Amino acid sequence: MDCLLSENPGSTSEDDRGVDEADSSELAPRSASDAFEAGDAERAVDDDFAFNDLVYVTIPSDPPPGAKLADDRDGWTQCLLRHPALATILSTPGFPRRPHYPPDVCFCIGPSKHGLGMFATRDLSMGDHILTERPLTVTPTTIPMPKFARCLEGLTDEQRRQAILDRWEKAFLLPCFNRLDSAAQADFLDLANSHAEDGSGPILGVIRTNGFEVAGVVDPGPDGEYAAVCRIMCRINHSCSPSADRLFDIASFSFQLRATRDVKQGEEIFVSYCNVLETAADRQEYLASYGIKCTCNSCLPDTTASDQRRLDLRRSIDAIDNDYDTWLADPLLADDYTIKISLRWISVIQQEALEASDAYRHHLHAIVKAYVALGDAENAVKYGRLLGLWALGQSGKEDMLRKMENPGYHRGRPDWGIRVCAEDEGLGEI
Ligand SMILES: C[S@@+](CC[C@H](N)C(=O)[O-])C[C@H]1O[C@@H](n2cnc3c(N)ncnc32)[C@H](O)[C@@H]1O
Repeated sequence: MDCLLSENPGSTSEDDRGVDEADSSELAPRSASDAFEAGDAERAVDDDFAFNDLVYVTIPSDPPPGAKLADDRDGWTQCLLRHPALATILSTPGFPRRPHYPPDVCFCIGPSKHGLGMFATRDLSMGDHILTERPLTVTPTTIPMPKFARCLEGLTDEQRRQAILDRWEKAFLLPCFNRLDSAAQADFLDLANSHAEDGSGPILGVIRTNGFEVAGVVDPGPDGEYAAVCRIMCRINHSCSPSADRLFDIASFSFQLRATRDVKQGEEIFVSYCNVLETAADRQEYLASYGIKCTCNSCLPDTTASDQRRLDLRRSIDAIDNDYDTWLADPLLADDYTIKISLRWISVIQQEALEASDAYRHHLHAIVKAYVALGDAENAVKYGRLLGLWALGQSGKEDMLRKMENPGYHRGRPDWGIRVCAEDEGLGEI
């Protein structure tokens, strides 16, 4: 999914620089399993915690004694966090806010081509709010244990990898998992696990299969990201032409799922676990680490045409500003010069079902900007509305949509009518 757990031995050895030799010789194991059995290893856990500044915390707050997660609509999340991420959460304006829920239940979870999946139970429109959910757990995506890494000198790469995975599972993830009540633990372990055979423990396996990025909750440095596991949202399968997107709101500590294009009743709802504008081969390479061999339309051979469209789409974004400036500077170019270019790209986006991608936003914006320059409020509102719905799907906020639906907003922009003015001065008739 969005985030991939990596043991990151590079960063552990780099972090080791501050560890004195006595630590490493005391803790040096004779085999991988020794690392867990030796009493010294227990002390290393404390050292690791101190060094890495990791804390177990329930967000937004500890539930009352005996409270069951399943009985509470808002729920709470068991987190393993470093202090910078925790500080970000606690200082977010509005935190802790109640999650904002959709008006109705418009999906069900059921059998799909890829195990379980999510299906629309009514027609959905772009921007529709499908689900809000607080995660069961939030944990770091990389394994930070510099002192422990010192214990592993002399082991083979495979032994070292296995020792690190075991240690992360038992000493770090298990205490977080144990803070869930028994029904929530069962729900967690019931999620898909495509890492059951690769040495990951059961908790790590579920996180690696299901964990997705918690936008905005991050520590400084390259390995500062976190992975969230949700009971329902993790049932959504991947497509390279997705129909929904997740967004994370720190203040309510919840994910929202929104439709990124229209979806028919009964259709499966997909999100993308990878960058959809990459080529099929690059996407497949990325998805392989999640045990996925994608068979969506754009991944089925021959992928040449789809790859080329996606590559051209990426490039088209870079050309937008230049095309606009050229058009403004050249009154001989047709009024709809940039509009036609972006409409062509939008038909490519629709052909590839990439409405969730950034390319859609860029081209909708280019069209609105051109209509504003032409002083055409009706069309600025028409395409602005789509742009507002796109933003709603990505942010859960309606402010952009409200602005774009208001002709007065477009008329009040400094670039309103600037292309018309050029024509009024006679330049358009040259
Ligand atoms: C987050 S889970 C999605 C829900 C899962 N299908 C279930 O039954 O719980 C991710 C797993 O679903 C499967 N999966 C998701 N999307 C897929 C796809 N496009 N093609 C093949 N398998 C997919 C893979 O087994 C993957 O490891």
